[in-house]
Amino acid sequence: MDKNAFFDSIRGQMIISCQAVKGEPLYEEERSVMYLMARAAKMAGTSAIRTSSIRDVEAIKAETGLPVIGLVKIQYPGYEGYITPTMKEVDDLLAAGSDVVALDCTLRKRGDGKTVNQFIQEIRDRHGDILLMADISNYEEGVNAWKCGVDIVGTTMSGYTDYTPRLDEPDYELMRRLAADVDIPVIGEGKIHTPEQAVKALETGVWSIVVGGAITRPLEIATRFMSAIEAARGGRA
Ligand SMILES: CC(=O)N[C@H](C=O)[C@@H](O)[C@H](O)[C@H](O)COP(=O)(O)O
Repeated sequence: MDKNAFFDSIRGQMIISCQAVKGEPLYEEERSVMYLMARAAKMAGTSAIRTSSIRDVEAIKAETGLPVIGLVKIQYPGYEGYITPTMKEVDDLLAAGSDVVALDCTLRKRGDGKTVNQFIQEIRDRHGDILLMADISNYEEGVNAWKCGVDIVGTTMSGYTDYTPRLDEPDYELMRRLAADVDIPVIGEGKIHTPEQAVKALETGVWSIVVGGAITRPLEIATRFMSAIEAARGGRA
C-alpha cells in the first residue's frame, strides 16, 4: 500500500470501525458477520475500514476491497495493553492482508518486559516500511510514538487507561494538541457518537477520524436511546 496514496484517501474523511469481539451481540462463533457492516460502510462512502481479528480483516478485505487498518485484541498475562500486543499478532495481520497495523502504544506495562519503543523497533527490523498506527491515550504517548517512527497516531485509548480522564465525548483537546505538534497524520478516534461530534473532531485539525460503535455496535446505539429515555422519565418523575 502506497503510504501517500493512503494518506490522501483518508484526509478529512471518516474511517468506519467494524468490530465485534466475543461476547458482543454481533460476534458469531462459526463465521464473522462484520463484513456486512463493512459493506454498509462502503456504501456510505468510507475510504477505509478499521477492524479487529484476522478473520474480519480477511472477510472485510474480500468484501470491500478497501484499505483496512487491522488489529487483534488479545489479553496476555502481564500486558496492560490488548491491541496487537506482540509480534505474533503483527505477523498474522500482515499475512491476512492488513494494509495498516494498529497497535497499543501506550506507555503501560508490557508482559515481555520491553518498552513500546523497543517493540516498534523490532517491528521495523522484521517488517520494514509497513504502515503502523499507534493507539495512544495521551499527548506524551502520541509524541513518543511519533518519535519512534510510527506512521499514524490515533487517540483511540484516551479514557481507557487509568491515568486519562473518562470523558463521555471525544477528547477534542488531545486531538487538537497532537494535530498541532505531531508531524504525521493524527486520527481522532474514540467516543465520536454523533455527526456533529464527527465534524467537531475534524475541526480540531486531525487528519481524519475513526467512528466505530455509533455506527456498527447496535447494542451500544440502542442502549444510548434507552438511557436517554430513562433519564428524561426520571427528570419528569
Ligand atoms: C478502547 C478500544 O479498545 N477501542 C477499540 C479500538 O479499536 C474499539 O473497540 C473502538 O470501537 C474504536 O476505537 C472506535 O471507537 P468508538 O467505538 O468509540 O467510536
